Amino acid sequence: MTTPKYKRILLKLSGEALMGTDAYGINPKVIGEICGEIKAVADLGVEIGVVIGGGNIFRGMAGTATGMDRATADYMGMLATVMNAMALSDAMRQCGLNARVQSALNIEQVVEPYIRGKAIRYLEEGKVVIFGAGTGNPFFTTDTAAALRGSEIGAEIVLKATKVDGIYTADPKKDPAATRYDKISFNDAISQNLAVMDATAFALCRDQKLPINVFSIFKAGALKRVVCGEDEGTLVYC
Ligand SMILES: Nc1ncnc2c1ncn2[C@@H]1O[C@H](COP(=O)(O)OP(=O)(O)OP(=O)(O)O)[C@@H](O)[C@H]1O
Ligand SMILES: O=c1ccn([C@@H]2O[C@H](COP(=O)(O)O)[C@@H](O)[C@H]2O)c(=O)[nH]1
Repeated sequence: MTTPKYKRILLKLSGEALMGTDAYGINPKVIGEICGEIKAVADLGVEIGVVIGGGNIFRGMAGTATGMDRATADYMGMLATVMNAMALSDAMRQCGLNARVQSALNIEQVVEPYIRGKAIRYLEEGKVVIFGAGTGNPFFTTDTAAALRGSEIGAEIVLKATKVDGIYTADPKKDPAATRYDKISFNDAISQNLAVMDATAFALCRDQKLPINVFSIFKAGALKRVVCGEDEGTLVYC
């Protein structure tokens, strides 16, 4: 039997990854496959909190490009993450996982509000908890929400599941000569402005001594390999 290295994790799922090859929104096949990857880890007895992004639906910075007020655009971005959280929860139900959505913004007819103690109880009961609406504050990102919720629930690691297979010397989508780090310290990631994750998220995890592993959500079995302590993606350490 495979032994997990971590008892409790915070998984940051890319919103954009949910699009698959579509131009926008949520691709049902892709979200189903992602749930399969998560179930493989839940079946090991690992407690899983999830923060989901919103880039497949709305990004605050894109709104401001058209002249929209930044805070208004950011609230729209947070609402987009709630839609993704609801879609993910339903896809989890369809693959046999028991999930709960908690939102940092109060929309109680739709999803539960974020209550830390209740989230921890759900985790102890073996339920996956999906944290929607990011931090609940404009001018932040869901990466920072992952660092925050990961710290709050006592996760042992933040796993950033994204479209690239780790952290590179430069954005690999723009610079084909970029090379991947197996591991990198928080201080180096911050000082080199590596834009795979925002500096606020890196700094919070560093201060809380909460490691991060960045890996590709499109690589089959990668999530399970990271959880089992195998060499996958890039580890960010103190
Ligand atoms: N040094 C780097 N190493 C790896 N990726 C990088 C780097 N610099 C920039 N990137 C880009 O960062 C992206 C991941 O971060 P981004 O915030 O865009 O996505 P996400 O958090 O996965 O998605 P979403 O915001 O939709 O939830 C990668 O797809 C990659 O193109
Ligand atoms: O704490 C938060 C989290 C997110 N936002 C806004 O939502 C979008 C989508 O989140 P991504 O992390 O980019 O996927 C983000 O661009 C912000 O506009 C926020 O304001 N506060």
